[in-house]
Amino acid sequence: MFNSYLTCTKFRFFIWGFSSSTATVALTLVVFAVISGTTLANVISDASKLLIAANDTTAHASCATSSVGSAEALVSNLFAAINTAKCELTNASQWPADFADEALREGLEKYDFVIVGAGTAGSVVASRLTENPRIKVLLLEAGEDPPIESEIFTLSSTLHHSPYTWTDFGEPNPNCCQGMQQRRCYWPRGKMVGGSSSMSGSIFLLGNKEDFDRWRLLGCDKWSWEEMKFLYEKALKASQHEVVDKPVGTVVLNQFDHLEEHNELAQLMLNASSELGLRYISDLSDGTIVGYTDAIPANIEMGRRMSVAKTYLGQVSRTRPNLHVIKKAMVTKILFSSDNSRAVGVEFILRNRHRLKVATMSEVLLAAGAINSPKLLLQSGIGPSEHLKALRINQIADLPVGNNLHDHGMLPLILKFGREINLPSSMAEPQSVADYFLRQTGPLAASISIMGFINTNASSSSQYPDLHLVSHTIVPAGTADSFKFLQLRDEIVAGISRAADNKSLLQIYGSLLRPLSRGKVRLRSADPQAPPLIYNNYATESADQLTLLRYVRFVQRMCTTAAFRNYGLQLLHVPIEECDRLPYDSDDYWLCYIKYLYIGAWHPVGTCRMGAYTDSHAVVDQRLRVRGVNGLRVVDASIMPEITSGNTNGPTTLIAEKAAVMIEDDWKEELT
Ligand SMILES: Cc1cc2nc3c(=O)[nH]c(=O)nc-3n(C[C@H](O)[C@H](O)[C@H](O)COP(=O)(O)OP(=O)(O)OC[C@H]3O[C@@H](n4cnc5c(N)ncnc54)[C@H](O)[C@@H]3O)c2cc1C
Repeated sequence: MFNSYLTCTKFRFFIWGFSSSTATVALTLVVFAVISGTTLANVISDASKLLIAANDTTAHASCATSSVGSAEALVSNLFAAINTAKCELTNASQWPADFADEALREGLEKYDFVIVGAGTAGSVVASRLTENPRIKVLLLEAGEDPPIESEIFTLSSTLHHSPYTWTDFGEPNPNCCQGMQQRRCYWPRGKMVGGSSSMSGSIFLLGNKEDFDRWRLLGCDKWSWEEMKFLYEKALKASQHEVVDKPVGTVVLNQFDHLEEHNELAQLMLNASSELGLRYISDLSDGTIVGYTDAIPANIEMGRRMSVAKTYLGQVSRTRPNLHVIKKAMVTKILFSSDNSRAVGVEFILRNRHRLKVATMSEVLLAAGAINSPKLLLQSGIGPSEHLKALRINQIADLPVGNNLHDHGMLPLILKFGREINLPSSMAEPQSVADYFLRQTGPLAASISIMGFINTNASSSSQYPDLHLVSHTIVPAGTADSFKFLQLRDEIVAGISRAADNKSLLQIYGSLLRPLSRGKVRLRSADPQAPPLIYNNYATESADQLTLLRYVRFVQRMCTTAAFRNYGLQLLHVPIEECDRLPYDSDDYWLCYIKYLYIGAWHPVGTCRMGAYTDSHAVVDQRLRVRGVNGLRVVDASIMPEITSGNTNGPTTLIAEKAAVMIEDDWKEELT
């Protein structure tokens, strides 16, 4: 999920069909503004100025009447410097070389391990396994290297609905996403090296100590908090003690740069939360988090994304002859031995044209993410027998693949300002662009990220929060139309605009940290190219609805603090016809609101659930081996039995770290 400026306001940046049309350019600039929490009005005006200049052919004619050359040279140098810096950002050498041409020319040898998906998990596992030069790995990725908008992380929202995204929509469900276009939830994931972490908000959290205690109670006793913390420290340590002759994968963590202008909003939120008795969190990695903070660790360096794909994989792959990476390689099937007992390789389509097979001597490792890993298992005959039978897919194993789909989800609440607040300068200003490319500073390199972890259950003083408050971004007066980026239906956006009454708005999103509602992933058809069926059940369990109700009441309590009253902040009544038949502010009203506006947080997990041998809901065992077959593991976010308390990229990185250790351990004798 995007957070704050970027991460949490994600739903506002959808750019459908990012084209070069005038309207789209203007829209894009508006999106930049929303991402950064900057002044939409300023950006719209910047956008119109730029567009007028671009369309005005006389602009060039009215250039300086004469020059002896030095001024022209300076301007040309500036353009050249910016252009060089831009190219440097997308320098191919930061990503693995593509082995595809060689594979087509000479065919593929056998590998010890074939990994499907070069997202977060695939990058980490490939990197760790190939630290041992005797282990030969092939990494297959459906996408290509990330484009420049992924590098400039404040622009990554513009990757939505592009070829770099798997753009899937959930099946209609009358109980959720009713306020969205076509009444369907949106399920994007990254389709490029780095996977979803190449388009994410870059927030890197560990989760709560109790998350892993719960995993233990579910029979996963090898997955304790202590173990996760150990892996986390191992990952960080690598960066602090770089070994020059043997580079190691590592997690780069920095806080987002804040602009001076961000401080007023940060202070407002921190003051209000403090009035409600919430402490300031200075260390989000200590495993017990209740409170509010603007100190958020992210995979960022100097305004650039430093995904684990870049640091673990990109930085080492070109020095490792035992690691081959093939891009634009869409894996369509896992291949099994003649008695169906062992995975022996995979089939894939290269560059949409060439159908290839590759064999593995040890294992196939699935790291295609929580939607595509179960999809691939189902396509290959591992899944619920009735579903496979209906699609006439030869069954290899009857397992609950695709069940247990869950996500944090997000409920936007909109508040109206009684008076104006400071807004950061625009990303679209030429000065901002120059600052970013020449010095990696300014609005394009900075972002405000504020988050709160609260325990909405008043009867409990536990440090185990049940709600994550994210986003906290301002929608300046007159720009409520930008809520279209939430993919809300037109009449709802128009209603927000009317209710805003030309005042600036503050939006806050609440995410369930421990949702109980579960959906599932299934196949639409036996054709591997067909998009999956995603049955989302956001907040259909009444316990989830009650937590969200308590979140609404919490934000209402925030409105009573001196900090909020000072800005005249009040909840906006969003007109929704069905809900407005109920008394406003009653519990029933808010339950109706939840049905319309509780939407995805893009943190899918759980679809290849890990569990004990006795757990009939488990797809993989504690060593991540798919039950009932040999030579096959799932090593990504799908294995989480329950989602962790916070953004999921950090835990997925650590799952992959642990997977690599277990795989090496299991093959120690054969591979030494
Ligand atoms: C827009 C967005 C914002 C997010 N923001 C944050 C955030 O700020 N912080 C955070 O912690 N988490 C965030 N997340 C979630 C986080 O990115 C994921 O939890 C994490 O990336 C999951 O890692 P993974 O390896 O399981 O899957 P992914 O990273 O999605 O990787 C899967 C990879 O497999 C490839 N693949 C899929 N199918 C095939 C196939 N058949 N053949 C070959 N390759 C295939 C995909 O192209 C992709 O590269 C965000 C997610 C999204 C979508």
